[in-house]
Amino acid sequence: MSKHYIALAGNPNTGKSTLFNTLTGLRQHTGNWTGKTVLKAEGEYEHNGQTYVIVDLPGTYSLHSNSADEEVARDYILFENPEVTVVVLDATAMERNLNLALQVMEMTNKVVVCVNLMDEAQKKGIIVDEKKLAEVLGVPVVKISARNKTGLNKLLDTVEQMAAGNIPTKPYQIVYSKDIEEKIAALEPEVRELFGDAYPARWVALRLLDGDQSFLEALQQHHNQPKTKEVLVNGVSFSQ
Ligand SMILES: Nc1nc2c(ncn2[C@@H]2O[C@H](COP(=O)(O)OP(=O)(O)OP(=O)(O)O)[C@@H](O)[C@H]2O)c(=O)[nH]1
Ligand SMILES: [Mg+2]
Repeated sequence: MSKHYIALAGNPNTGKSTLFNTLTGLRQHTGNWTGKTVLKAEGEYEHNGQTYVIVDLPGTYSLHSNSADEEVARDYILFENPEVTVVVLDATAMERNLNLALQVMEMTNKVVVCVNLMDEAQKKGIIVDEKKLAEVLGVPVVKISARNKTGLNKLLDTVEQMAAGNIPTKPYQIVYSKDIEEKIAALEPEVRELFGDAYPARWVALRLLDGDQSFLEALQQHHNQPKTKEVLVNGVSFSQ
């Protein structure tokens, strides 16, 4: 039976590794990401008779090119295309944490938002309305406490259903200023023509507008098919 590939993303200190360790136990191994001195933890768990390979991505505040950690997390979501990306949030710092969730939701529609540290939130009198949040975000939201092992079954059921393609999502998309939206609208078709559906066109267009050179290099490297035709997008050449 084939395995399912799942990624754990989130800000630092949101309990990703606690969740990862709880799910995988001893079925995990660590090493470095290729070409980086960033720790890679990968493991497996079973749920309802299926095997899931889960990757504990480095904790980051964004997915641009500010650090090796961010590049690793970004490249995994973009190039390895996991069947589900679980974004782990700290229930006691939702506003800050949602920022990364929105960034992931610009890159993929296969997102489950996992609100962790619910035990801590309860102590502080913080209430998280997961139904409302799921409605607004357009992706499933599951509340857990990784430390107390509550909500895990619901999380794994949701991951299972999403991997099976049974949960249609409509991730909330940030709308930028008119200026930027016009530029995105001009670039997006070119990106789509060049890459098809291989990468999220709107997100790539945004990176091109950012002038994110490090990302463009990663994209060029990843997209290393035999060069038959050179195409210029925003001054950067790609083979087609
Ligand atoms: N109260 C409470 N604490 C938790 C929970 N989950 C994790 N923690 C604690 O939060 C701290 C950070 O947990 P980690 O699992 O290391 O967080 P992380 O997201 O892997 O952090 P980075 O690897 O730095 O990104 C640890 O002290 C955990 O014990 C939870 O559900 N409730
Ligand atoms: Mg960790």
